[in-house]
Amino acid sequence: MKIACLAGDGIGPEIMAEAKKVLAALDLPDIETADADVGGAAYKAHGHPLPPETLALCKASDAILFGAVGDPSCDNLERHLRPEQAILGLRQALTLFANLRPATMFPGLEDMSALRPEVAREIDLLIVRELNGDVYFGEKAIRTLDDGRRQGFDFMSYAEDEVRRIAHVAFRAAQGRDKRLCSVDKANVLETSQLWRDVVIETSAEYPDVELSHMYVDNAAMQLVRNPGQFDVVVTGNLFGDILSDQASMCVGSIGLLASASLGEAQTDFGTFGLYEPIHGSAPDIAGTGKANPMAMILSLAMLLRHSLGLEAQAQQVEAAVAKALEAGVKGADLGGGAGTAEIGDAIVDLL
Ligand SMILES: NC(=O)c1ccc[n+]([C@@H]2O[C@H](COP(=O)([O-])OP(=O)(O)OC[C@H]3O[C@@H](n4cnc5c(N)ncnc54)[C@H](O)[C@@H]3O)[C@@H](O)[C@H]2O)c1
Ligand SMILES: CC(C)[C@H](C(=O)O)[C@@H](O)C(=O)O
Ligand SMILES: [Mg+2]
Repeated sequence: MKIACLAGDGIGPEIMAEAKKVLAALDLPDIETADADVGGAAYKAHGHPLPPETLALCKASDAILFGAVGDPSCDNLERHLRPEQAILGLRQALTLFANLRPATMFPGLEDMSALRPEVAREIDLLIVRELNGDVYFGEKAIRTLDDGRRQGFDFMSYAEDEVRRIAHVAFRAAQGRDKRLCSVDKANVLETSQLWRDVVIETSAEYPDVELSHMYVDNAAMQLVRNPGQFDVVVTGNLFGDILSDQASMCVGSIGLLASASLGEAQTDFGTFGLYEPIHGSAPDIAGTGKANPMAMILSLAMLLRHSLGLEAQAQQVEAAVAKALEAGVKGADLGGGAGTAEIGDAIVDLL
């Protein structure tokens, strides 16, 4: 089995190195890794953030481990050449429409949550974020109107089949958890959201065992900090899911802890092809300082083992080692500790 490793920019290569240490420590037979350039690093080396050879490697692999992309020195490039287009391009080219972003409180981290410890302790939720549609992929431009004013626009849309397939993923995820699904939208204002809500309700007929509720996104943002324990699975669109998942990360202590899986429908013999990445970005403000927390990247590797390689036991082993490291006080600066990137990776390897 082949894992494509795309480290990317900023802290991407630093956290990827730690995930690779963990993978090596598992000593799995018949696993091969292959590296490729992506993001700003790929633009500088090949003139494109997602070079054809990188995409070809991803297509020829069983799973992709992805660090992060984003480089401030590329901010003035035309949009299609910017580093972020690489991750958007991969999600679209590989039809990775289902983005799973779990947020669970690790024991002993309650004091680092942005919430009161007794509130934070209740967090065990999964955000199912749609990843192939919404305002992200509609027509967009800055144009000049007849009267000379510049106008920016981004077309927001969802087709019913796009909503239906993510709703199925979310209902099935809820069936495997606490059987509660909250669909988050802005149906009081947006037609896109009205269709979303209608289709989620239609789909719910196939899942009578799952309790479905609906919430407007502004209320959901508030409820996430007021009483996050009320959520089991949250399903939402691309933009709302992006924002709510960063918010959820601070509820459990740090963005350096949240992993994600981006899945499609293509089945392999081993499981489901997917891309696995932390929810955070390239963190240019701390790149090169050795302060990045590699836990989100390592937990993304655990999700890869689970979803793409079917190695549930090894996935749990990695997750348990991360939890034990935290319990033992191995914490990066993001969690108020003094452990550096490599020190955290080494501690997790030792605990494995
Ligand atoms: N999937 C991705 O590759 C991805 C995701 C988000 C942002 N980005 C890109 O990353 C760049 C920076 O974006 P941003 O600053 O808005 O978001 P960011 O997530 O990179 O950083 C936000 C803040 O969190 C901190 N942080 C992030 N990850 C951390 C970690 N593992 N350990 C400790 N601290 C961590 C950073 O230091 C920063 O202060 C931009 O170019 C953005 O577009 C890429
Ligand atoms: C870098 C950006 C395109 C990306 C997104 O908005 O999806 C990021 O914020 C994420 O959460 O993965
Ligand atoms: Mg984001």
